[in-house]
Amino acid sequence: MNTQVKICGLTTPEAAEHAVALGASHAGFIFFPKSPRNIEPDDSGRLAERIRDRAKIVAVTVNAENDDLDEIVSALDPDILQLHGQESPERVLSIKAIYGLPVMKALSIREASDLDRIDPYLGIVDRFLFDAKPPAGSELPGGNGVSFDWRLLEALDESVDYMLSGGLNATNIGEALALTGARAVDISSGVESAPGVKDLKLMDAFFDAVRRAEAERPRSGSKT
Ligand SMILES: O=C(O)c1ccccc1NCC(=O)[C@H](O)[C@H](O)COP(=O)(O)O
Repeated sequence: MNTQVKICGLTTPEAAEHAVALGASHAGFIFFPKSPRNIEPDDSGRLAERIRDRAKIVAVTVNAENDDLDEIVSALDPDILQLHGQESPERVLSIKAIYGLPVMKALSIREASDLDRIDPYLGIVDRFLFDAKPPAGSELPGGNGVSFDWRLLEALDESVDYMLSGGLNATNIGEALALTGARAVDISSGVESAPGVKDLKLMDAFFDAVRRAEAERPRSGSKT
């Protein structure tokens, strides 16, 4: 499989093992108490041990303070920090200096002007994650199962490395890949039977759909 797939919001050994067996490149753990996918740092560390070296371990945090990041990094030992709040470029630089880890910065997209927010982070973040803006009333910055208009990414400079995220599922991933040419995708609620409950059959269907899309539109290879 050429496309990198991050399965986000893992909380059980069954789901984590199944994700890597299917070929997930990244496994995401959510540290946000209001999320149905929230996991305690010590639990995340035990879970990650089962899949470490088979997938990159991603810690997802939202405007976290250093005390919380210290605890998460020490318990999980992540390969990547995903910053899913309003972390400024200066804050990203500080986090990178403290922890020495690659940072994936989430930016929420709804309209063309949202892509202007990329520029201040260029050369600072290692990768972007483009997610949809949360619907009105949602308390979650991510994991809302809503998509943005993928055609907005037509204006993106090819050198920008990103993961496509937001409302992806087995039904729409073919179109999403065809429109964007994304080399990396992220999914959470599209492989859940209820909020926070990963469904192994939905995971199977998602990976099948990615593989089908690749077979229909072969690509020359992955950039990262
Ligand atoms: O998933 C959450 O509950 C969550 C909570 C707080 C911050 C980020 C969160 N998720 C981050 C992700 O990377 C999700 O996979 C991404 O938002 C896509 O979710 P979905 O639209 O459900 O596929």
